[in-house]
Amino acid sequence: MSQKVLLSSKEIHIILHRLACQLIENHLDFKNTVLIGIQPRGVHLAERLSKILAEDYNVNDVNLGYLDITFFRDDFRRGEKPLEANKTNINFLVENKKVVFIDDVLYTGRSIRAALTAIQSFGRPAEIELLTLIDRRFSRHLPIQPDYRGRQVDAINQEKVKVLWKENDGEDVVYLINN
Ligand SMILES: O=P(O)(O)OC[C@H]1O[C@H](OP(=O)(O)OP(=O)(O)O)[C@H](O)[C@@H]1O
Ligand SMILES: O=c1cc[nH]c(=O)[nH]1
Repeated sequence: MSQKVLLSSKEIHIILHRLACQLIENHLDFKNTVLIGIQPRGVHLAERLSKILAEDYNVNDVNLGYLDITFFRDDFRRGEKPLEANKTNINFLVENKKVVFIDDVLYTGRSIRAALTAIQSFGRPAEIELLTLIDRRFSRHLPIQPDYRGRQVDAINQEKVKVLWKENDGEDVVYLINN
């Protein structure tokens, strides 16, 4: 196995601040906007952005929820292992709200396709946008693209992009892993 650093902690810090500013540019006071972190790993990114919005840009009380997509995936009956769902926690209405899905990596687009179905149980949003830290180029199976992207990355199929977060994994770093 070999691994290469795609983004260092310093680069991640800069990108997160840029993404927060882009969100502010489009959503101003976030009155009609809700942020939804896709479980499991989009949640760390969503929490980070929410913290940056509050602490560095004085945008407080932004609605932040977590959405589990396990049973909405098109391959959920195909695996050999029993599935373990994560927690969905959305304690506000999404009806008529501008929803921003937040995930760490966009690859085939199938997770976001599942999220589009899963969110329907919570109402009919006015619109849905997608923010992703890593956008893997040329790998989409579905017509899904990010509205906000941290970094576009070229990776071949056998490679995997892994995003690690300080609070969960001990450090902020993005690796390209070749097994
Ligand atoms: O665009 P997609 O192809 O759906 O891939 C993106 C998803 O993959 C990762 O999750 P996870 O590690 O749970 O999924 P994986 O096992 O498919 O890599 C990542 O956190 C995204 O949610
Ligand atoms: O490279 C990839 C592809 C899917 N999911 C990831 O987390 N990384």
